[in-house]
Amino acid sequence: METAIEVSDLVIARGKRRVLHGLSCAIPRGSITGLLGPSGSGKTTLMRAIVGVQKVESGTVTVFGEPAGNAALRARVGYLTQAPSVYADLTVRENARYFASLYADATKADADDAVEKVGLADAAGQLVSTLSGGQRARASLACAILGKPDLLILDEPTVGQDPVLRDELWQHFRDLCDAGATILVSSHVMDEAGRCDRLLLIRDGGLIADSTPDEVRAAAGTDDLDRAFLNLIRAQAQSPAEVA
Ligand SMILES: Nc1ncnc2c1ncn2[C@@H]1O[C@H](COP(=O)(O)OP(=O)(O)OP(=O)(O)O)[C@@H](O)[C@H]1O
Repeated sequence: METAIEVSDLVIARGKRRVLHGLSCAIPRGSITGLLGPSGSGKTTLMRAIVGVQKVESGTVTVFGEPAGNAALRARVGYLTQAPSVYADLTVRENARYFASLYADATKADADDAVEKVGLADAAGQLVSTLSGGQRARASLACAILGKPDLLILDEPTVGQDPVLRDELWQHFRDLCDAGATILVSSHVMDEAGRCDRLLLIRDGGLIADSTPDEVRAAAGTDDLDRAFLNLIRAQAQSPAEVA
């Protein structure tokens, strides 16, 4: 399968601390890859490096054959940050239309369509400052997807959403992927991990699994992904060299 993202020997320090320690992985095109790991393990840092907004100490990150952050990639990569990044003094619709105006190919209709896709059609005319936390996160998601990016980097996109909305959002991610997009999504929710094509599990800035959900279950000897990750993390903590 064609590779969308190639990460090679990536070393990153944040503040005085080294956060990623020579991490390497390849993310296939047209797939949903889940990025999992304990809080503080380096998921956001890796995503920032892929988007090209993170200072890198050594190693390389290539996206669609270009160095991460290259100007040629800007319209092709959508990034949903963990903290919603929309304007509080604009309505949901105004935010989406403003972000659409920054893309050469995105129209007002694309903006309105994205607002509907994230389940905010009824709140489209509402100021972002008056939205609930979950609604605000979805407004931010609408702005990340409206440019129909080839690569979507989603940092915990379903936090604060109810189960019905989470299911709808995941169906939408799958539709985007079926239409050719590559998606990298971080999550702490294991039923979401089971909906990914591949999983990357990082702990303390190193990769401890890079495989399919079924392979992760088989390697850990349990059908329960929650338990599987705990098993892998504990096995790695006991004998770091033996877990790939
Ligand atoms: N701006 C910063 N300055 C210094 N250290 C930072 C900064 N941002 C993050 N870190 C540290 O880098 C490490 C990795 O953080 P990162 O945000 O990548 O983790 P994460 O896996 O995304 O966590 P979470 O699941 O809680 O979002 C953590 O130890 C964090 O404290």
